[in-house]
Amino acid sequence: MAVYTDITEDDLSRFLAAYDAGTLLSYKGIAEGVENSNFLLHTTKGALILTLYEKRVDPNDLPFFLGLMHHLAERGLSCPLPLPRSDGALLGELSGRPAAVISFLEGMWLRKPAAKHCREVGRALAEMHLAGEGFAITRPNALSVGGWRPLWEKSAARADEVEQGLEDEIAGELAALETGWPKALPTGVIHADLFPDNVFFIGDELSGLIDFYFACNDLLAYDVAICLNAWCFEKDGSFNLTKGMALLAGYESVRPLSDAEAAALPLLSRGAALRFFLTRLYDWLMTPPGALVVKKDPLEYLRKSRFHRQVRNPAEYGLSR
Ligand SMILES: Nc1ncnc2c1ncn2[C@@H]1O[C@H](COP(=O)(O)OP(=O)(O)O)[C@@H](O)[C@H]1O
Ligand SMILES: N[C@@H](CCOP(=O)(O)O)C(=O)O
Repeated sequence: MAVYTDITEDDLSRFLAAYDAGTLLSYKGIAEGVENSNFLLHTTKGALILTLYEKRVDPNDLPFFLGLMHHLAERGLSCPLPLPRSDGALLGELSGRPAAVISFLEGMWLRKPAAKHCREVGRALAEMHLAGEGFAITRPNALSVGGWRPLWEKSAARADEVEQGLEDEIAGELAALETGWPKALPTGVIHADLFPDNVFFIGDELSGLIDFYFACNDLLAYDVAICLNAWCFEKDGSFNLTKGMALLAGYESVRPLSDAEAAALPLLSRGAALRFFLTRLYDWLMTPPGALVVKKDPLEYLRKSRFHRQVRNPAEYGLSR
């Protein structure tokens, strides 16, 4: 359930008057999503998405997120375009929250993606990496290697409640990643959360990417590692090599990985698994019962982390060299 803040029809109509968006015909809350409140609007000019940014989003980051969508859409990437208000601003305020209106993207996310879809995702990720070049604003990744220890320290003492021995296991993994994390790989704007629920398809054709609210500047190959984690494992926890091959081939059809990026994939994939394990663990332990935030299973990412720890060679992800 991701409608944390209620809105009234009167407030919404007043808010929309600042846009060239037509007259409001209907609106409804969107149940999916985790971070923000989203509404689907129908106006005399068509469908739109209204997002109210909730507490976990820093308002200072909003010009980065909205400006990035604008930058990427202008360069031909299929993603939502923020609508400007008549005063030119991309951001307004509704029900006491920062709020933006963005274009509606047709398509649906895939509950059971196949290898052919992974290939499309790899290609779109590389296109995003190229389209992000030249974006003027920067945003460091608070959820990269430097951010993991502070996050871990908030949960470490209770980690064994989730699985016996977890406190020691994660302490060791974190220390290993801090020591070995690559520093000299190509950087740029990354999506940082390109999970299946953030990629829309119409039939088998990728129609666009959404949810740029974790986007930041970081290692481009780290974004590839996030996608290997999110797209190429099966429900039983096994890595699907065919999907890995497809995702990497799709990526490299647009932006070939350097030898150093390829060699770093096992470590980057471990890091990506730890990053999602840590945010999920924090939410799992700290979210009070009855809160609206959807808690996702941290153990799914613990299993992925353990898989990556025994990978010795990027060929094990399907990278052909
Ligand atoms: N531009 C868009 N076009 C169509 N649907 C959208 C768009 N943006 C968001 N949605 C819908 O809202 C849901 C939640 O959006 P998302 O940005 O993932 O939220 P959150 O940041 O809270 O996780 C998506 O799964 C999708 O159904
Ligand atoms: N993809 C993250 C959670 C963030 O959810 P989103 O709805 O913003 O994509 C995870 O799976 O842990």
